[in-house]
Amino acid sequence: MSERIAIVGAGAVGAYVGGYFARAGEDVTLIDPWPEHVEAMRRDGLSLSGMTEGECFTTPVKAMHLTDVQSLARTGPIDIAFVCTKSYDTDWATAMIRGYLAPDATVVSLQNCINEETIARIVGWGRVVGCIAAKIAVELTGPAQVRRGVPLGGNKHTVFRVGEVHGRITPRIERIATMLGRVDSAKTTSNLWGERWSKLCANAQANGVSAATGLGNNGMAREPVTRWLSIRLAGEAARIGRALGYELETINKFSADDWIAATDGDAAVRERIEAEMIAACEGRSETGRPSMGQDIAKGRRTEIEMLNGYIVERGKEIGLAAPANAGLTAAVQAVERGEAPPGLERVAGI
Ligand SMILES: NC(=O)C1=CN([C@@H]2O[C@H](COP(=O)(O)OP(=O)(O)OC[C@H]3O[C@@H](n4cnc5c(N)ncnc54)[C@H](OP(=O)(O)O)[C@@H]3O)[C@@H](O)[C@H]2O)C=CC1
Ligand SMILES: CC(C)(CO)C(=O)C(=O)O
Repeated sequence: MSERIAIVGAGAVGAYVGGYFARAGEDVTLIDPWPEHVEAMRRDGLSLSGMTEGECFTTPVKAMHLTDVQSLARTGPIDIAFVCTKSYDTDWATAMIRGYLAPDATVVSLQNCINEETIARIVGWGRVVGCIAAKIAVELTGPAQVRRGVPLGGNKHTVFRVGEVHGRITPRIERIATMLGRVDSAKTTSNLWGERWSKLCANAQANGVSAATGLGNNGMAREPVTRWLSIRLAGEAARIGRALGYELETINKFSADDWIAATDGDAAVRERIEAEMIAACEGRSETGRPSMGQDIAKGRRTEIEMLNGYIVERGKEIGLAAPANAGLTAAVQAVERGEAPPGLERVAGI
């Protein structure tokens, strides 16, 4: 019998992955608090779209309102729960599903930021697995509608990186990588923490900038002010991650050393990075924006504290300042509180 899978938080990432799982015949239940979204998924199925025709399909899915989660007690325990909520919802979402987990269940953090410890506090370290989703760029555009704004990673770029907190490659992460391989390219990693911090650097350089300015991925790449800010955000984050002892992976095609050198004034490296940022616009949706840009556009809370704010806090612990990350955190918070509208002016002085 196949494992019973729960997607806890069927937003952009959860519904995208859950839709592919359902189409592949996995026994998957998508759990979400948005009533219209759940009703639409039940009634019409889930519609996914992407950059090519093959990525556009509608599939029937099992969708569950948050208020129906108690019914899982009747239908049998969950073997794999993917937590796909925003970081600030991690603890209560994990606590909610805990009571319905099989004794040897796995809880996968399929999120940005670093939430494994929060999940472990609730279900125990032995049940926790982390999964990075790199360059997936999906958006819940309406009830039961998810759009992907970047091409599939395929054999050019590995999107899903699944790892154990202890770094060993185990059958359960191999199984999870196989499942995710039906969505897009996936691999196991022995370097979960390094992957996590590297993804934090990648998100730190784009998500908050989009939230503060209102620009999408291509807008940020074409604007000199945001290009330079993005470099410094990544450079500070990479320097702190390195000092904390993480083994950093490639961050948006460049090494941690490159991001740090460009931040420190190496003009040649900076020029190479900026050229690559501009080239990356090719083949990408003009409307695509990071999840935090989507949050501001929808008037929702952002993950800024757990992203750029977290980098600032971890830097303080070891005596490294992160002024660009601190400035951006403040700018996004001002926009989030409605004190100022998004615009280039929010970040021009950082
Ligand atoms: N979008 C993207 O391209 C990418 C996002 N990520 C990361 O993935 C995570 C999810 O992001 P994303 O999918 O964009 O966010 P969304 O806001 O689209 O989805 C999160 C969903 O979780 C729901 N939710 C909140 N609390 C609970 C709960 N207790 N139980 C069940 N569902 C709950 C939310 O409902 P409600 O809206 O009602 O609060 C929402 O539908 C974030 O950490 C993000 O940074 C990573 C890679 C790419
Ligand atoms: C930058 C991106 C799209 C990478 O998948 C992401 O992680 C996000 O939007 O939060």
